[in-house]
Amino acid sequence: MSVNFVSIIAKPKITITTNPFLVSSPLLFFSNKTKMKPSILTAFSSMSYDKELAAAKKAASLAARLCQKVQKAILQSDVQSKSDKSPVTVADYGSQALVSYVLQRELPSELFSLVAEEDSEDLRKDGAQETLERITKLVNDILASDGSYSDSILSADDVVKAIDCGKSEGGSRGRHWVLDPIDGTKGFLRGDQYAIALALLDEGTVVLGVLACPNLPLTSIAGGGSHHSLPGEVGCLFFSVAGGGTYMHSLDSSSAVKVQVSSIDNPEEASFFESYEAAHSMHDLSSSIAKKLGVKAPPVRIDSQAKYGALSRGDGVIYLRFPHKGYREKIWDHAAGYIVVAEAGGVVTDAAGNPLDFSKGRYLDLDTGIIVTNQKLMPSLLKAVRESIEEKVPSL
Ligand SMILES: Nc1ncnc2c1ncn2[C@@H]1O[C@H](COP(=O)(O)O)[C@@H](OP(=O)(O)O)[C@H]1O
Ligand SMILES: [Mg+2]
Ligand SMILES: [Mg+2]
Ligand SMILES: [Mg+2]
Repeated sequence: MSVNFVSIIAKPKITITTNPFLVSSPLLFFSNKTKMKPSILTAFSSMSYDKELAAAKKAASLAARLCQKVQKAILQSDVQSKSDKSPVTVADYGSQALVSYVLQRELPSELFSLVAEEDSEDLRKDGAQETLERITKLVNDILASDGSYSDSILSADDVVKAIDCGKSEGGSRGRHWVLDPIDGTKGFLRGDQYAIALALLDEGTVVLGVLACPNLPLTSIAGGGSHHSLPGEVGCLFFSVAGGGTYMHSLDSSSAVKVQVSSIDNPEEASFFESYEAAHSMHDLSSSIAKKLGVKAPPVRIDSQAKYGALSRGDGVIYLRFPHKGYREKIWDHAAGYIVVAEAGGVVTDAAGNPLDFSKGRYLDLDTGIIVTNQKLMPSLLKAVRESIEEKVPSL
């Protein structure tokens, strides 16, 4: 595709600068030819979310393809990411439009409710028309490359409508899809990790999750980090259905493997994940917790819910997230990652050990932070967290 980067749009205002792909932040991956092996199909066919899982995988895969295309274009340009507090790019919008559209096409009989991060407000402002056209073209190009829905080409208005389907408030009744079209937009802009995170809430419980991580190596990143220097193939899709375990396959292949969290019970052998961005999580607090536990390895800092995916297959055994005071976590930043880890045998709680409650609307009501590990390490992790919070951050 020809690359005419132009717009870096930062929320709440869209600014046309030198890069057309930057509208303001993101995460995603794909593979449309992805089909599960017969044995896996059999394993899942007894469950009641078969259709939903197939639709979610298709949607996330196509969205990942869109993001890969945009990220490649961004990296080929001279444009550097703007350090904006809340970046959003054409890929965030394109991914959200694509997932929303694909889910509705694949599941036409369902009442559709989507809780998603982005909305079209900035795209409807004066001066944003070119950006909206670019997003519309991206979405149509990806659909055309997949060969799906050749009967329909989306107009800019269709794209806006698909994006704005994501305004649902969620809640404890009925079914709601939960989408982060690009989680880790800052990582996406740096060329590092990002994810397309799609989950299904049923009566307030997360019952299905798909996590597409286009830049995550297929092999362990233990002790590594996310950088391009890592050898080997990248691009992972994790998926889970409640009660069915967690599986992973390459974005380019159909061969899924079951994954499990690490069984390490000696903290000295454990390694931990945290946000790359110090603004998203208190690195000093996590360092104090790790020290108290006896963790020897340095933190593995990567962006996005790729942390949950990596932990679900045992690349590391602890994930610590302590936002600075006043920040409210959103459900789309954790729903897919949560079920991917939980179905792989891990435990996800707030800093006080309470389970996460996804039934309260768009936000998670939390005590202080989010901690993730295996069942054996959780009691000592909780103790270290409690002590470190008391000692180091008396104001929390
Ligand atoms: N001050 C803050 N504290 C904690 N999280 C924040 C934050 N500002 C933004 N975030 C969230 O952190 C997410 C990225 O997480 P991570 O640091 O693990 O990569 C962002 O998702 P988006 O990139 O989807 O906007 C955003 O929702
Ligand atoms: Mg964002
Ligand atoms: Mg996010
Ligand atoms: Mg996002």
